Amino acid sequence: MVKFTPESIDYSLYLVTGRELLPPGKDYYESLEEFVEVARKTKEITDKYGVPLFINDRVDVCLAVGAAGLHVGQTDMPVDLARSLLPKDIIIGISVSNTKEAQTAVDSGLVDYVGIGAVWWTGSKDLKGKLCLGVDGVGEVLDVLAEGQRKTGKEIRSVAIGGIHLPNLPQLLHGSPSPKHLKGLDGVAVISDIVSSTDPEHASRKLRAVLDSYHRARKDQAGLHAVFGFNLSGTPGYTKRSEKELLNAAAGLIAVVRELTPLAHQITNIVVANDSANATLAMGGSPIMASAEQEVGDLSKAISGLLINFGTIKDRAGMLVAGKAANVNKKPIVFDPVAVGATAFRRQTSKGNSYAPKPTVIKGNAAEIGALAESAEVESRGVDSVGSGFANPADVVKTLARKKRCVVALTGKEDWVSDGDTVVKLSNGHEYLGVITGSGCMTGSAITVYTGAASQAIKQPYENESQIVQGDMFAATIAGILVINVAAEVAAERSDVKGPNTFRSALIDELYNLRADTLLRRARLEVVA
Ligand SMILES: Cc1ncc(COP(=O)(O)OP(=O)(O)O)c(N)n1
Ligand SMILES: Cc1nc(C(=O)O)sc1CCOP(=O)(O)O
Repeated sequence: MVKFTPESIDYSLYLVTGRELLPPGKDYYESLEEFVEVARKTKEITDKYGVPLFINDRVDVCLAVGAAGLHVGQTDMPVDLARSLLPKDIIIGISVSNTKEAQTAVDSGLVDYVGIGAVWWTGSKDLKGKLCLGVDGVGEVLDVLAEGQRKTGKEIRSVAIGGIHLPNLPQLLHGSPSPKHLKGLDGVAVISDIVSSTDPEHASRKLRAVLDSYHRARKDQAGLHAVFGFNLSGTPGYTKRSEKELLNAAAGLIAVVRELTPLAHQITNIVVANDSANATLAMGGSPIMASAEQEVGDLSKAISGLLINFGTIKDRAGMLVAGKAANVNKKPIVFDPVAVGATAFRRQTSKGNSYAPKPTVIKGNAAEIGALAESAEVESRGVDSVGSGFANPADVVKTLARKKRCVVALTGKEDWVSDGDTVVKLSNGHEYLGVITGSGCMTGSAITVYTGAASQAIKQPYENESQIVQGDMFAATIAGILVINVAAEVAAERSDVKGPNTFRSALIDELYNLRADTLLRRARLEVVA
């Protein structure tokens, strides 16, 4: 019999049995009604394969079968009592669904691991109206554990649970590392993805492959590169780039876009759809503006990138289906959270307790970025931001990029872009951009075209199966902003431009004419952090 210690347990794939979820034709010792009998039989099998067995809730059963550990919930036997009844070497885990419960687990000093959930909605457990944590919520719990370890020296391991399936596993693994300490999950616990499968071995192997590649990447590539799940610098590992290097990488993508004609799927608003589609074509991309939930999933394999623009937010179901499919198919997602702070509906949709898509880039004005960053520093009026903006925009974008584990672009008179480490300030553009409707939305389209092209340009297979997307997403975001702003400057200088309306037409022309050397000559890019 294998002897397990808290340190020796491999938590990466934790199966929680669920007899009621077995598909037709499969049984789990249905003739054995007693929990202890089921546990005994299970223990014979887990021993054979060197897998630790944990018993849920029942200290007596745990003792009777000599299980490796006990798992308790918040309303089950208190951990101190369970600990006093069990031998010293029994591993104890507890379910936590918020930071307060995680803090209590840390403070007890008696817990070896926590089950963090529910991450997303699940049909396997009655969540009793409780809100799901989402990937951000898991990250907050992980920071409590990391802080506890920093203070006490005791490591509490962690597995997430609830609604976890193969397609959303990469987004959970890469989306949840804690914002402050970058602590990642040790593993995931699943019921239905394995138990309800007609081929549980195949289902387990698929999960295992993603988990193994994620853990390998975290071990091999320190820092944000492995945490975000996409290549920040365009090279393996993470290296900070100079202004010149970033600018060259961004300008180099102009030719890539023209060569690849990336298919930019845009679920955007009725106000700007026509201009965004024309701007996309002028840049060298190909627009598709489908939004019906019945068809957007089918498009996903063919597209280069996806834009989700909250604008008039009629197509919430389409956004969720398209976003989910883009994550599964590893396509970059640009999220433009138009007026996200303005209504509860928009705020809630952006949080998405039940499986919100993980964006690759978030692009917004000061009010929108402020709402996502939960900052009260900037006010909004409808879709616009009012006031003088953030006192320290560089810090805001960097912090939000780390929190959301994606590139963040704050657009305005000056634009600020961060990948969670480097922060770039861009100072191109023209005041006419502020007096035509949809220039910000067009920037979202441009970022979609450029991230799509950057991702499509990578021909080699994924370095690892858990990666969210390939390609240089930071440079592509910078490129998308620069092409709009530099084309706007060139357009505004034309003698035939007399005001907003002639500017709007000239902008499309100059997007069409824009060349890399113009961008390199005119771009005002400063690395500020
Ligand atoms: C890792 C892990 N999480 C949860 C459970 C059991 O869950 P359940 O008994 O349904 O819920 P709680 O009472 O713990 O909230 C488990 N066995 N392992
Ligand atoms: C057993 C359990 N505990 C949860 C918690 O939130 O503590 S969620 C859950 C069910 C997990 O099943 P599935 O993998 O099928 O979603």
